[in-house]
Amino acid sequence: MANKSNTRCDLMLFGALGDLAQRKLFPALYQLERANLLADGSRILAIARTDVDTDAVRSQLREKLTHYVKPEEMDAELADRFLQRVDYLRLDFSEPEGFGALNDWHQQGSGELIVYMATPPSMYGVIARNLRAASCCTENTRVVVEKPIGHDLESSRVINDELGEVFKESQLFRIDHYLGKETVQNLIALRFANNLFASQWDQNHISHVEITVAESVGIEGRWGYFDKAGQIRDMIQNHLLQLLCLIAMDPPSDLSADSIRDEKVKVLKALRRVTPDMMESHVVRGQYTAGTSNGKPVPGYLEEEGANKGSDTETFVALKAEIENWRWSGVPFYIRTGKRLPEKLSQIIIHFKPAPHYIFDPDQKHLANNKLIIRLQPDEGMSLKILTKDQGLDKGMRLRQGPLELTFSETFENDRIPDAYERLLWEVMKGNQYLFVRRDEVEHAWSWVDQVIQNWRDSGAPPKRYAAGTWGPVASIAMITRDGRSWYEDA
Ligand SMILES: NC(=O)C1=CN([C@@H]2O[C@H](COP(=O)(O)OP(=O)(O)OC[C@H]3O[C@@H](n4cnc5c(N)ncnc54)[C@H](OP(=O)(O)O)[C@@H]3O)[C@@H](O)[C@H]2O)C=CC1
Ligand SMILES: O=C1O[C@H](COP(=O)(O)O)[C@@H](O)[C@H](O)[C@H]1O
Repeated sequence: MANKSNTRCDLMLFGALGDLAQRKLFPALYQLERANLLADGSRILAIARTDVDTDAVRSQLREKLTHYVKPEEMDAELADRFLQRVDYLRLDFSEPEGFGALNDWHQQGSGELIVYMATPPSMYGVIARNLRAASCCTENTRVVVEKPIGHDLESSRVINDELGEVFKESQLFRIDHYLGKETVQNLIALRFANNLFASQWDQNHISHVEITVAESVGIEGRWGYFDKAGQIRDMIQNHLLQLLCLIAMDPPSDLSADSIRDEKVKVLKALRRVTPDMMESHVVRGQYTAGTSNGKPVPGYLEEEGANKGSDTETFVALKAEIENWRWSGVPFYIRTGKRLPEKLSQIIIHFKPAPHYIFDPDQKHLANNKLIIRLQPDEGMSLKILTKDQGLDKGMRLRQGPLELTFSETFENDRIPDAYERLLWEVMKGNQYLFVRRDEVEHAWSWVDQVIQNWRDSGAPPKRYAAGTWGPVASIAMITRDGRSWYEDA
């Protein structure tokens, strides 16, 4: 493939020995190398506080790449070429005097500077100030920061203010890695490139929407981080609300970053606030106990490594969200996400309303809703459930439901689906912000989530327990059943 990037980049990666960098960022950068998208002369400065040298870091990275890159995509020679771009600098991010070395490194190259903060968010402001003091940045420097930005609205404002003192909004690339998933971007193509759906996308035609992001994994050694966050901050405040926005937003006038973000913000502003009296009917909070995962016994949340036995942090949330505008009035969005559920599955189901006048067998009326199932992961694709006549002389006009199916791996079998971080890093290199989250989006999302958390706190109710390997507390099933509906299960 031709080298499509003319832009030489100097990437400073803070937190380079951390979990995210090793598991996601370096493998993604390796894939950009493999796709010939890293311009000659582009360099990576891995920065962390462990006392090791560049050779040791390169060999550690080689090992990690072998682990995290699929064997058929791993090429030892290519990995060596990629690792030649990597230097290591030992630095405590809170010590300004060390930042001069960063400037020296950057002066030796000629690439556009990208700063990636794969660190706890509490470090973002410190790093930004130290970079400024060492004159490392210009107004062309791009800065990537990870989610979650803060712990609540107030702390996110502090972090955003600190970043804003040093960088302009146009320099900031706030990651929500779900926006980098091909299938998530496909929501934009599905909705705005197919007029067939555009004309059906409102409360006149849709009865309700389901969004499920289920994980089979537990806490994976991240107890220290996760216990302070919980599933609502870790997943709902960012990934799930972003998915909701992409489904619910009005058509943007173009694909520019601000056109899309403006529409998403309107959705966040229109979300109905969850008041204390709505908690019982609209929110379920759960925590897993011991159970099974992939047929093997697994411990409960409170027995995980490093656990505080008294924690009432939630590992599951189900919510009924309502959007107060003309398009979505009366259309609930049921969303659920949890750890240690039976499988890894992210999907969105659009339930269409039945035809206004039903003329078929009354016993089959329950079938008469078309459904669009959008599978984000795994088995990426879409399935539109439509009704047809059951075939055969003896069947009369009996109906049956069948799929119009698009499975990406079958229909477009030669396409490789890139990991979200490959796409996001590539967009940062091109300076395109449309897959990144603007400050006001983050703040509106926090504002909505904060009132749910405050209601939890005020009620003092502990999370409902569910056994690992099940679909969450029974209360989450009751929540949707009360509305005469059920979570979608593919038969
Ligand atoms: N891991 C994941 O899957 C995801 C992570 N994120 C976000 O990405 C960011 C990084 O997460 P993750 O990689 O898991 O975190 P880790 O704790 O694994 O990594 C953070 C890194 O930053 C380093 N660090 C922290 N403080 C300093 C300091 N003062 N000076 C020098 N180095 C420092 C740590 O060094 P040391 O090891 O020496 O402490 C560590 O290498 C977080 O904001 C997280 O919320 C977002 C989505 C998913
Ligand atoms: O941001 C996060 O996302 C992962 C789930 O991401 P996925 O791409 O594997 O669906 C989640 O496990 C993690 O807790 C959270 O911080």
